[in-house]
Amino acid sequence: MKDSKQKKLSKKEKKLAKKLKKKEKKVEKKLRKLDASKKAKKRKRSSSSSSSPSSSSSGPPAAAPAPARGADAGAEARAPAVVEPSRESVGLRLLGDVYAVGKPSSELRWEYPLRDEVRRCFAGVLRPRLPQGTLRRLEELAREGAAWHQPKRPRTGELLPRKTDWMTAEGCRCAYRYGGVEVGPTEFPGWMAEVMETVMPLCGIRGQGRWPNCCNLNLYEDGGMSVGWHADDEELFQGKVGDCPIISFSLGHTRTFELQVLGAQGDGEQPLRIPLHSGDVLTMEGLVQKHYQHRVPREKAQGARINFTWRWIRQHQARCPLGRK
Ligand SMILES: O=C(O)CCC(=O)C(=O)O
Ligand SMILES: [Fe+2]
Repeated sequence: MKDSKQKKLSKKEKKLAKKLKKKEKKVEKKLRKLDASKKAKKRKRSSSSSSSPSSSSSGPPAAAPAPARGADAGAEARAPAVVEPSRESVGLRLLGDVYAVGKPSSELRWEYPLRDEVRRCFAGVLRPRLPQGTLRRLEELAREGAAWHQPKRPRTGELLPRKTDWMTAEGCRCAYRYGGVEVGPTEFPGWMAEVMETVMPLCGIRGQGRWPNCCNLNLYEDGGMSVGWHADDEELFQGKVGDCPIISFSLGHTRTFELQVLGAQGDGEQPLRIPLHSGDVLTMEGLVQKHYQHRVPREKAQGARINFTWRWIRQHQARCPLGRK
């Protein structure tokens, strides 16, 4: 008798909790909308009362040491405010948070120089200070082991200003097509596992079954080599329609990685600048490929830099055996 009463009560409680959660979500959504429109109005007012661009303090915190302008600051005033469903509502967990679970706070710390909750766009950086010997070994493996080549733009015959290789996990034959260039796949070589074993646990990704299934490699032989503004928004990764985690790892000479919100070009808005040193890990998470662009510009750098950009292929091409399954 007592048992069945309790059961009834807990059923009721569950129902009530569900209702409350639903209401909470509705209120949260309304608040986010209100906040976005308030911000937009405020910026409109401040930009019309002052001729110099405001150095807004409401943007995301800067990545040390370069000061970063808020990537979401100002953008709402220019473009209609974009409000994506919240991180909580879609269940997006940041890799830096997953990594930190169960770790003492004295451990390595992920920083998130881009936290654009409104657009659900995040960029994280971890500087794990790997031993010099490890860095040298991984750099040598990639330098010697990748099939570096410099693709040409088919329309102009112009060489891309970097060397590259495109690797996919066993069984995948997807090519990487961007800007009219097509790079055929090389299967992950044995040494790739060594690099991933070093980097993936730092992103909270344990077990090979969870590893990314492709990697774009870039070799910038000196500061004259670069990659221009772009988003990794190819169909393969489905980054325009859903959360798309991308993990990048740098080896060799320090270069600057820049991020800016789409539509910010040409209006004097400074991009977010993140220096990437040898051994640094950078992530782009959520909808960054939908709302932002990134680049590694030319700069006065002497030495070479190698970059690994890991992603998950979500939609295999028809030519790929995994796409026909
Ligand atoms: O070199 C980098 O850090 C960026 C590379 C990149 O954006 C890409 O491969 O899509
Ligand atoms: Fe990219």
